[in-house]
Amino acid sequence: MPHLPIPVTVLSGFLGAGKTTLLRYLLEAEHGLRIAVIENEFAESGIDSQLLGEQPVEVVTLANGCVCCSIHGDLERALLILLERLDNGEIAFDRLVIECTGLADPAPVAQTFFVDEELRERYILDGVITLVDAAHADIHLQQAIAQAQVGFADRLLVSKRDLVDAAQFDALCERLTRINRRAPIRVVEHGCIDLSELLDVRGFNLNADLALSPRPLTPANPAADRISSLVLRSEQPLDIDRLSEFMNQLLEQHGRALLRYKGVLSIAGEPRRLVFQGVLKLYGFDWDREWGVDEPHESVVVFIGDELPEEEIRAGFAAAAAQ
Ligand SMILES: Nc1nc2c(ncn2[C@@H]2O[C@H](COP(=O)(O)OP(=O)(O)OP(=O)(O)O)[C@@H](O)[C@H]2O)c(=O)[nH]1
Repeated sequence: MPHLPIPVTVLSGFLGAGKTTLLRYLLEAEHGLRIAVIENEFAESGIDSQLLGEQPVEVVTLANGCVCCSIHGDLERALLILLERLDNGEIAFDRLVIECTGLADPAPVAQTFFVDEELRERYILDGVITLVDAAHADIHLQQAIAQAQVGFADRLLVSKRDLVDAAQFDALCERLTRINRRAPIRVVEHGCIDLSELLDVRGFNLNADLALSPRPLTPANPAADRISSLVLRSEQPLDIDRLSEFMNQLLEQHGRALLRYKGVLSIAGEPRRLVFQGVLKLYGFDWDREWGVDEPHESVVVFIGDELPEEEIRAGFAAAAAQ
């Protein structure tokens, strides 16, 4: 019998952002879900010290039915061991959450699910969730890796909201939105969050949901962040050949700097909407439903990247318009 792929959530966030607090909530609360959690060896929470043994991969079923998997070794191996134990009935779970270390770039973890064939078949990357520590965000976001964690996310969870005032919180939300226009921002209080905010995010699906933040942004200051979002719109239909030439060139030259990108496009002579989404150099596209009769045929794309070549992207996109 074919297996349904297991949805995977990648949990990221800088040192001390509250990842373990959130995982403890997942592993202890009576939410009725069977979630397997992969924790890495660097975390120093109570859960880790209780469960980490000398084994490179330790798997334990907890009281609430969740499975905790601690790894010293590589992620791929842990993912395969979980499948093996699931298949032979030793453990049961229908979702997986992976905690990245505080200093890790979530992109390679996400890429694991696009590369290996067995992993691609059995797991499906649902979303990347990044926790941001409201009390220390100014310091953390000086680091490019902390900005990349924000830029790569499908959802942003702000922890330690209780330690800052409303003005600080608003300024942080604006900064986060400037870095990542796609990810909705939610507050998480000491790890407690409605799990629907975390699961079934479908961040990597080829759907037409761009989820762009409606937050009005003041003009960026000169010391703007390295990672930022660029949103482009066009009411002129695009020429499919020019568009693919533009995208190929962009990915060739800047693919590694493009953390995430997504678009819903109007193509000349085509009644259907074209949707595309990508991660670094890896992207996919598909025809979506037809444009509605009264719906404006507006193409919208969002790029989130590291020192985005903004003028080049603007010019390339403008040149892709059908004559
Ligand atoms: N005031 C406050 N403290 C919090 C909140 N969430 C987490 N903390 C505290 O922040 C500290 C760090 O939380 P952790 O969950 O260990 O953070 P982490 O991201 O797992 O840390 P590393 O694994 O070291 O990267 C702990 O002392 C938590 O109790 C919150 O919403 N408010």
